[in-house]
Amino acid sequence: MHEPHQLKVYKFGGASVKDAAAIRNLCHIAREHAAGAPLLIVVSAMGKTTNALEELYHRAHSHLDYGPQLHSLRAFHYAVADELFGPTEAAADEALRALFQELEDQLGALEPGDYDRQYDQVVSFGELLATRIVSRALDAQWLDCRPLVRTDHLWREGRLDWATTEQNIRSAVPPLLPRGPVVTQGFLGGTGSGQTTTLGREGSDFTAAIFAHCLQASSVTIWKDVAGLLNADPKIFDDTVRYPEISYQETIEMAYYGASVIHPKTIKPLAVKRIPLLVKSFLDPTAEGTIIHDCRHDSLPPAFIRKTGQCLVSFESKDLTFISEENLEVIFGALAQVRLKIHLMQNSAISFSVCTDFSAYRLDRLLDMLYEQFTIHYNTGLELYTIKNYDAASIQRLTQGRDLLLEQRTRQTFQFVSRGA
Ligand SMILES: Nc1ncnc2c1ncn2[C@@H]1O[C@H](COP(=O)(O)OP(=O)(O)O)[C@@H](O)[C@H]1O
Ligand SMILES: N[C@@H](CC(=O)OP(=O)(O)O)C(=O)O
Repeated sequence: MHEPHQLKVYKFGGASVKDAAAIRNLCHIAREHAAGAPLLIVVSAMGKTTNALEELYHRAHSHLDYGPQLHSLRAFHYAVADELFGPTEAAADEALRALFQELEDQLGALEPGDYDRQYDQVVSFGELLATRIVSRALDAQWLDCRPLVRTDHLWREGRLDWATTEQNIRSAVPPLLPRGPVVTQGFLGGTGSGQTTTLGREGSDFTAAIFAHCLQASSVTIWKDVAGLLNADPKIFDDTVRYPEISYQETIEMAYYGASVIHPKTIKPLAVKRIPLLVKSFLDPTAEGTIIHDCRHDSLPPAFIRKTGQCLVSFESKDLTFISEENLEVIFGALAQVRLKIHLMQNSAISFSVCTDFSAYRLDRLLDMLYEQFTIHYNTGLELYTIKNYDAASIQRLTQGRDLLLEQRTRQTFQFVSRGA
């Protein structure tokens, strides 16, 4: 039997399984690059399937016609299966057929309200479908992660029960590994009563870290469409540079501030077990990429991060009383209750401002809870920029010509909120 510490965990996200050619490339990488080590592969939904499922769910829940959306989701998955296995084999694929039947049944049986719980039951099909197709293409074992990755009932953002998850994974996975690669779903979990949960959008990186942590893997590789971890998103910024190596600490901060290449929860489970995280390009798998591990840096080039869709909310006391700890307790309590996360905050004598993601629904609930106690103003359509390891030139480069609504700096980090371009 293989020693568990030789285990490699690979994570393939939406872009790396977006069509049949991408899945063939995944199979090639799994065969060539794992070098015979036991391999656990975590797979996300194909391409933009999660967005499509969100729309489908929203329509079904709102009693709108969702037939065309369901049809195109089915057609897309079957077209990929046709191309990989041939039309006859794809049409006869029991697992795919059963999943689409189950999805159709779920959509037909939606109940009013209970939005977040039912969201998880529907949106989770993206990963279930993708892993069925990938495991078949790779002739690998398909593993349902939901009975293993135990969460609470916080729908759409399930919180992990680490002790139970570790116990489950450690008993279920090692016996499978000697038989060949195992393919499982990212992003999904399950409650003790067997209901499906999701771990938060883009949470598949976190799933890879959960399995690696529980099994003391030798490394995790997340295969992306970029050359590694760069100092900025190349889709937004010019002249990006790749970090050949970077510490867990630097990476966790970049992810926290919004570098969408890695889900922020991914780093801690790996850091505590000193498991290196490799970010590599599925387009150029032999290229070096980035290794994230325990290391020190004398200096790093500034990293630029942009978060769009932000909203700045300011609370003012109505009677000129100072913003006190008691007031803050009320504001924080309400933000937590409506599940708005603070990305930046600042206070003055009688006013307190927070920058959060914009959600009309959550903001309305927040206003309802607090309008009697505070005068509340808000701006939407904003962007939050962060420069880590900034210098004067990088601040100049980013702030020039922008209308700054709020700015803040610490020794290492410069942040500002500005109106969207
Ligand atoms: N600092 C960064 N370094 C590299 N890529 C980044 C960075 N910040 C954002 N990105 C973006 O992350 C994308 C890859 O992440 P993502 O689309 O979530 O992959 P997947 O869906 O395969 O998990 C890249 O195409 C790039 O546009
Ligand atoms: N499919 C989920 C989970 C995920 O992590 O996806 P990706 O690895 O493609 O970012 C989402 O889109 O949110």
